[in-house]
Amino acid sequence: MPKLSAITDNPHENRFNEKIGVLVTNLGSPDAPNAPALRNYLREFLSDPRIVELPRALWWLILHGVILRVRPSRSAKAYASIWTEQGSPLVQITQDQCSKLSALLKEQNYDNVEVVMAMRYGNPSIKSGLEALRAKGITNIVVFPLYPQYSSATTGSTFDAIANVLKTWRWVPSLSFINGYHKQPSYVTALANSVQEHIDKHGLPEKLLFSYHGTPKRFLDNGDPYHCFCHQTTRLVCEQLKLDKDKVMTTFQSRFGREEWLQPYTDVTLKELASKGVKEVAILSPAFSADCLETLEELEEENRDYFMEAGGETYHYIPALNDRDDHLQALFDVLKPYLR
Ligand SMILES: C=CC1=C(C)c2cc3[nH]c(cc4nc(cc5[nH]c(cc1n2)c(C)c5CCC(=O)O)C(CCC(=O)O)=C4C)c(C)c3C=C
Ligand SMILES: [Fe+2]
Ligand SMILES: [Fe+2]
Repeated sequence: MPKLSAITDNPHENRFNEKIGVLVTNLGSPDAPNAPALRNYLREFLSDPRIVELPRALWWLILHGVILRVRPSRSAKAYASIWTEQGSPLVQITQDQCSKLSALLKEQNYDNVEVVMAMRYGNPSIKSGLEALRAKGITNIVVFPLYPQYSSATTGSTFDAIANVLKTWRWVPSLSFINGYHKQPSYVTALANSVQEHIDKHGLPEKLLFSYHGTPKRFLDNGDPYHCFCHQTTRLVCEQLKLDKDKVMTTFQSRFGREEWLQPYTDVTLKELASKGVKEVAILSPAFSADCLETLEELEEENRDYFMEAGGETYHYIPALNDRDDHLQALFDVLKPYLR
């Protein structure tokens, strides 16, 4: 039994209220784009058994003996190329989403709802987010991870982090957990709108790629629904836009390590398309509710170079839904049933 945290600051009658707390979460970023910050962040991230499922002792040796010696400085360079005055794009955009969601809730007369942001890894932590809600006397919490397509590595891991904090609380709150929303019609519409706006501006590309963050293929083989939910997302958007199947591909990016990941790989596909004479692609990444390292650096920069160097001529990245109004409407629609 973990040691239960004590609260002694004020009397119980003042701390109990009717409010609902929404803890909006995303993956998280390092505190700064430098090697020491990356070492801390990657240590936390890559020690998560939902992310790397190897036997713990073996993985500890690889992680501490090799990866945390080599990767932090490499990743720091990549983060430095996307860092802004406000810090990490992912954290800043998630904060903007929270502010807009909070305003939307007030506009719709949900005066009893408080929105707080937390990150699965790094800061602000899940622990600090839950404690902020507890400090407001909230005993009814909705956890809302901004991962549209469920995966054990992301949504499942967020659940673990919540449970790890709450198991140290004496007074455990009422809890709802939103485990995905890829079929939410207004989410599909927001994605379709973002693609349609691109088509209105630049015309229909020769190929439209839906590139999702990958996972080891083993996850799929062991029953993780993520791969299927990604394909379903592509299909729903294409049905809404009446896009010809031949125009569209679903691919997977951001491989890590040596084992096979979900295929087809985005980088390999882009090189193959260019070598087969495809000159123009547009690419979107619906698994990311906010632009982040994996879109701004990997898709906007690295994969663009692969395509162009292999003979491609036009490469467009369609931004994540970020704080678009239709995206906020979709998030509100997902949340609404939990606010009764
Ligand atoms: C090691 C295995 C990894 C798995 C499995 C994985 C799954 C996964 N990740 C996201 C979303 C994001 N990942 C991001 C960065 C990132 N991902 C991994 C590794 C795995 N991800 C690493 C090591 C990193 C850090 C960067 C690096 O060193 O390359 C990010 C970006 C965060 C940011 O700060 O911008 C996101 C978002 C999903 C959706 C997913 C499985 C479905
Ligand atoms: Fe990742
Ligand atoms: Fe990456």
